[in-house]
Amino acid sequence: MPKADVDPLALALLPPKDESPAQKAARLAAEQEATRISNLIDSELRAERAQLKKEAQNQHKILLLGQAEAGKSTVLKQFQLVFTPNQFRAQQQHWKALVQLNLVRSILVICEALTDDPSEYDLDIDNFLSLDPTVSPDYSIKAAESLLNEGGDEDDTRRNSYPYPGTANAEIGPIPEITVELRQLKMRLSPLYHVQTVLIEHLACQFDDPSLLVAAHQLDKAADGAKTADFVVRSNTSLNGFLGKKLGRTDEHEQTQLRLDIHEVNTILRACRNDMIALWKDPTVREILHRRDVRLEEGPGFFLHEIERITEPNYVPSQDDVFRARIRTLGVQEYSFRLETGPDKGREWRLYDCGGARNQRHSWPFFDDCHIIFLAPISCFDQVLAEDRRINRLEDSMQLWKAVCSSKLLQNSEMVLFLNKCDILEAKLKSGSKFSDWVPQFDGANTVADVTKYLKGKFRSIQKAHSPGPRVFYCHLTAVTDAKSTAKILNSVQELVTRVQLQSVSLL
Ligand SMILES: Nc1nc2c(ncn2[C@@H]2O[C@H](COP(=O)(O)OP(=O)(O)OP(=O)(O)O)[C@@H](O)[C@H]2O)c(=O)[nH]1
Ligand SMILES: [Mg+2]
Repeated sequence: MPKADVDPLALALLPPKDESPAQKAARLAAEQEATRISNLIDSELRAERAQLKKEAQNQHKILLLGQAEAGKSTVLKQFQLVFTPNQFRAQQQHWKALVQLNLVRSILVICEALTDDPSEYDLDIDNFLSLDPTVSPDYSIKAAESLLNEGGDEDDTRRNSYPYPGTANAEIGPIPEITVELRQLKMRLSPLYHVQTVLIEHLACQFDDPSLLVAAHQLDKAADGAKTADFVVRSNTSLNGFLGKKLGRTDEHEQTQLRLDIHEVNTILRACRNDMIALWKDPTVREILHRRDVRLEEGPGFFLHEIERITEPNYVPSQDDVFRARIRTLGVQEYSFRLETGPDKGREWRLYDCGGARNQRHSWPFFDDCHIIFLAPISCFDQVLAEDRRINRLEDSMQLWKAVCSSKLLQNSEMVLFLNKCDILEAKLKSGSKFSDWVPQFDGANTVADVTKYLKGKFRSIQKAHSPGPRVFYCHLTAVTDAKSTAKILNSVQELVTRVQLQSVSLL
C-alpha cells in the first residue's frame, strides 16, 4: 500500500503485534463494554430530545413586547390572576413594599419641586420615577408629520425641534412663593428619604438582587438631593420566584434588622400621613407642580389619592393596587403556569415579560414557535421616551411594531396587538389635549372612538406592509389595569392560541 493511503488514526488503533490471546480477549471485552455504554448514552440522549420536543409541543410560549411602561408586566399579573388566581391572592401582600415605595417616590418628587431657586431644581421626573438616568437632555421630538409616517426612517432632518410640554423642565410661568408652612412641611417629610432607602433594601432582598442595594445606598448618599436611581426587577428572577421568596438573607440578625426596619417604615409612614395628605392637597403645591409641568397623575405607580388607606397599620394591597404598582423590568422575566380548567387543561403556558426600554430590547428572546402580545400605549401621543427625548413614544411603538412584524423568525407567530391605556387616553382627550396637535394628518373628532379607529388603521397597515407573509390582524383596545375587561381579552387570546395549535396539529 502506498504510504499516503495509510490512515494514521487506524494505524494507531491497531492492536499490538505481539498481543497474547488473553490480552486480545480483554481488549475485545473492553471494546464491547465501551460500545454498550456509548449506545446507552445515545439512546438516553434520543429519549431526552424526544421528551423535550414533546414538552415543547405541549407548551405555549408567549412573548410580551412593547416599549417601557407599555403595560407588559401588568398583563403578566393579569394572566396570573385569570389562570392561577390562588397563587395571585397568596402573593398579594408581597406587593406592599412596592406600593409604599411608589407612594413615597411621588411625595419626594413633590418635595424636590418645592424650591424657588431654579438652580436647585433640575429634577428629571421620568428618571426619578422609573427610568434610566442616562437620558439625552434634548427636549425636542420628531415632527408630528413623521410621527405616523409609516416609513418612519431615522432621518434627523425631518425632525421638528420644539419644547415638549410634558417635562419637568418646561417651566410655565413664574413659580409661586414657597411659604414658611410649606418649607416646614417639606422638612417634616424628610424622613421619607430614609423610608425610601429601607424599602429599596427590602425589595432587593425580595428580588434577591444586590444591585438594588447599591441603588439604595446611592439614594442614601444623595438623600438631600436624590435625583436618580431606579428600582427594577431583573432577568433570571421569575415572577413566581420573586414573589414566593422569603427575605433572601441567610443571616438571622440581618433578617431581624430588616423586619425592624420595615416596622420603622410603617411607623414613619403613619406619622407622616397627615403631612403627606396636606402636601398633596395644598393649592400652592398644585400650582407649583402645574408650573413645573409635573403630571404625577398620568405617571406610573400613582397612589397619592390613597395615602390614608396605604398608611393604615394593617394595609394589604388590593388587587387594583397590584396592577397599578410600578417596577421596571430589566432583561426577561419568565412566568409559567398550567391551565387548571377547560379543554386545554394541563397545558403549560410560558410567558416572557421583556424589559421595553431601548437598552433592553437587544435581549428580547425570539423563538420560532412563540406567539406575541404587543402592547402599544396610545395615551402617550404627546410624550417622549425617557431614554431618548428626541423620540415620540407613539412613533417609537410604531417603529417597534414594524420591526416585530418584519421578523422572519416570527413569521409563523400570531401577533395580538393591545392598543393600551385607553382609560388614560380618554381622560387626556376629555381634559382638552388635542390629538391633532400632535398628529396633524388626523382629521377626526377628538374622541376615543375616532382616535382609536385611526390608530388601529395605522397599526394594521404597518402589519400588512411589513409581515413576511399574510397575517390576520388581531387588535384589542385595552386598559390592562382593569381586571374585568382584561380577563375577557386574555381568555380570547387563550382561545386563539389553542385554535392555532389545533390547526397546526391537524396540518401535520
Ligand atoms: N391607567 C392605566 N395604567 C396602566 C395601564 N397599563 C399599565 N399601566 C400602568 O403603567 C405602569 C407601567 O406598566 P408596566 O406593566 O410596568 O410596564 P412595562 O411594559 O412592563 O414596562 P417595562 O418593564 O419598563 O418594560 C404601571 O404602573 C401600570 O400600572 C393602563 O391600561 N391604564
Ligand atoms: Mg415590565
